[in-house]
Amino acid sequence: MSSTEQESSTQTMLQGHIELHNHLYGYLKSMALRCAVDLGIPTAIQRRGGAATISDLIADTMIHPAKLPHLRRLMRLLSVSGIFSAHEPSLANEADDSAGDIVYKLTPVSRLLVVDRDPCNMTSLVHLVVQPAMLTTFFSLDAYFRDENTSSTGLFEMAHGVTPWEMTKTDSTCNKALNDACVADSIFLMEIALKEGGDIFRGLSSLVDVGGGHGGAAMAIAKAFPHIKCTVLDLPHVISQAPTDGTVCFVAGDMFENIPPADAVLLKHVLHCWGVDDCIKILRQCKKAIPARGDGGKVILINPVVGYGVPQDNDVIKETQVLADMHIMAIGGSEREEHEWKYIFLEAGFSGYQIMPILGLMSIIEVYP
Ligand SMILES: C[S@@+](CC[C@H](N)C(=O)[O-])C[C@H]1O[C@@H](n2cnc3c(N)ncnc32)[C@H](O)[C@@H]1O
Repeated sequence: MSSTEQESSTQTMLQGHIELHNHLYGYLKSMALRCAVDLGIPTAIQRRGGAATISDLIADTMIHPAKLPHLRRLMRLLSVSGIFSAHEPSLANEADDSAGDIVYKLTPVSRLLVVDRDPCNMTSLVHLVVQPAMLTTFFSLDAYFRDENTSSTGLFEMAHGVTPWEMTKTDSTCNKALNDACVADSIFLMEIALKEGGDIFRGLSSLVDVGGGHGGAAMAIAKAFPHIKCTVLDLPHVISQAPTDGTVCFVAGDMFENIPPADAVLLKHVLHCWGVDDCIKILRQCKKAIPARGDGGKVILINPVVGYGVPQDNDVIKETQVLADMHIMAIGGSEREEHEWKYIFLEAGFSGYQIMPILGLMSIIEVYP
């Protein structure tokens, strides 16, 4: 294949990948809309004269202050979806405390969702918005925003009482569905990662894929670099169902307790499922498993870096990025910008890192001990 053909096929895949994810996470749009209505956000903005910052909304609604970062995500999603409009702060605000805060305004959509004090006001369509949530088995997102105790918990745990990983332990259908989905994602993404950034695996003689599920990523690396001894670490109920074709070695364990030694640790789509403190704990275990920087040791992350990669001026891309962020918030983690990753790496004792965008929202980050 010529380099132009190769480039255009990556572009086509990128477009497809982004649009598919936009559909996949589409359910979050109606959940977020219902949540904004239940929290009374359109009405709060109207009462502020049609413009409000996140701090204003925290003050005017029953949202717990600890939920401020989550409210930012919600408003970001609702703004790229056209429910509100987001405006950079004006210079006139610089003297007060809200300087630097984005100002949210009503749009023709959210104007229809303002409830005024007159119960007979027929211009509000707020009751229409109740419907999508009645048809889903999911709980009301607004309760999450009001409850301080769910700050370190994902929406999934709040709805089901267990984390996704605890649920896969007891529910074999869920375990199989998640493991199969991870293998499908790994086959797709590793083909691109190896094409765009395969050099990062050169020079390694061993690698451990931590939280590697059924080994989709490790098998792709072993195929491209047969001399690398690849090991997959995952929880016992995942490893017990893993295929055993001998290409990679499967080890049952807990990444918070011990990681088998190797030249490099791979973490694909793992750390964004966890909060900052847990990421630091996992990375400290990774550091113990690899040689020093001078001896070639490194951790390789494959996951989104918000604001990196694809040009940010396309509406579908922007929407998919915030939808992906909300999706991960539901699991209990978060998509992160570069400065958030940097903080985690330095806190975990690493000395540096390098980011390489590979496809759409996805990047490879090499982290050096
Ligand atoms: C989102 S999946 C990613 C799987 C794979 N890396 C991929 O990209 O397809 C997260 C994986 O982390 C595993 N996991 C969760 N907690 C773990 C723990 N404490 N120790 C090891 N693996 C864990 C899960 O079982 C799951 O396979």
